[in-house]
Amino acid sequence: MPDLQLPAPAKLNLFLRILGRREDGYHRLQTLFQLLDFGDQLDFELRANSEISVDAGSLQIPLQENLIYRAAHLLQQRTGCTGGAYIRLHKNLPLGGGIGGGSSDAATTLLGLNQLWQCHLTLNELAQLGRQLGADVPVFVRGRTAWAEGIGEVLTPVVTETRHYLVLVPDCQVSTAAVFGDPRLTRDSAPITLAHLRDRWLDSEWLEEYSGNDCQPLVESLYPAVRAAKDWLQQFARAHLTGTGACVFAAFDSAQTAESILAKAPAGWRGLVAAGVQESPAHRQLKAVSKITGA
Ligand SMILES: C[C@@](CO)(OP(=O)(O)O)[C@H](O)COP(=O)(O)OP(=O)(O)OC[C@H]1O[C@@H](n2ccc(N)nc2=O)[C@H](O)[C@@H]1O
Ligand SMILES: Nc1ncnc2c1ncn2[C@@H]1O[C@H](COP(=O)(O)OP(=O)(O)O)[C@@H](O)[C@H]1O
Repeated sequence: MPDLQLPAPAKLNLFLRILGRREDGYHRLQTLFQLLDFGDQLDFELRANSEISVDAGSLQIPLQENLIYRAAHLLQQRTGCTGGAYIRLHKNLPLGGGIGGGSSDAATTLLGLNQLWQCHLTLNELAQLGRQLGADVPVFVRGRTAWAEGIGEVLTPVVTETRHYLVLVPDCQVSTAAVFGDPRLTRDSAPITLAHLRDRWLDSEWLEEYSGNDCQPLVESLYPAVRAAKDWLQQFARAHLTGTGACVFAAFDSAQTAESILAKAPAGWRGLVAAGVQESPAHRQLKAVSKITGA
């Protein structure tokens, strides 16, 4: 029996605007991270020594490159903690899908080991640590559906309408670095503001107006499978790319509607249905076993 079991939820980028590029090559974004109630699962077991080992199941990644291992190692280095752990990954999320599987695994590792090793880092400190592993890690550490700026790490929690998302998983992996490095990417969207939305639900009407993903035209032109998935889903509802892809999604009022459309997808296509949530399932689970420290 593991000492701790935690989910690592997926995210969608309900929209993604690219405002420009920084000198270090990173892009300035405005995006809305919607957390989902579906994801990977991580089991943690404490070790008597300081060794970190990861059983990544079918995921074929060298240990030193696995974001789970890297997160655990970083936490050890940052805190001087001498604890060790055996971590088992149950992978449900597709790789290179733009739904943040690797980043969420890293965040769940930081949250879980901070608890098990009793490091007592605050969420702010863990988010800063997570930023070293990837621009998407902080939102999973903070664990709230959020409006994001900067390179994706300046986060403001927002409340979204509860929707059920049908996410299609095209049969290709998209490299985030390759998309952001492509000279054809559009990088000049005008900034928008969330100020007028304070104290209001971020409703579908608002999202319709601002939805869209600046990576979508480029990714569709590079990956015909992404375009095919988007065109098919578009018959039923407005469909968008999440992150740099490859997944595309559309929102529905009920899980049954989303499931019934998924059932009509062409043979061999993969997809999933998940509900949007305001709080990360990892945080909910962690709160059930202890109190998360910090703001
Ligand atoms: C685009 C987004 C949107 O949510 O999602 P994904 O499609 O990867 O899920 C993210 O910002 C991705 O975050 P993440 O996958 O953690 O990125 P990182 O590992 O930090 O960076 C991968 C590469 O993407 C580029 N990158 C990433 C984020 C950003 N704001 N500007 C960039 O230019 C950098 O060239 C970097 O080398
Ligand atoms: N634990 C992990 N889970 C998934 N991908 C990982 C993990 N550790 C490292 N990676 C690497 O990160 C890459 C992108 O990860 P992933 O989070 O699945 O994509 P995206 O950011 O597009 O959602 C993968 O192709 C893989 O090489």
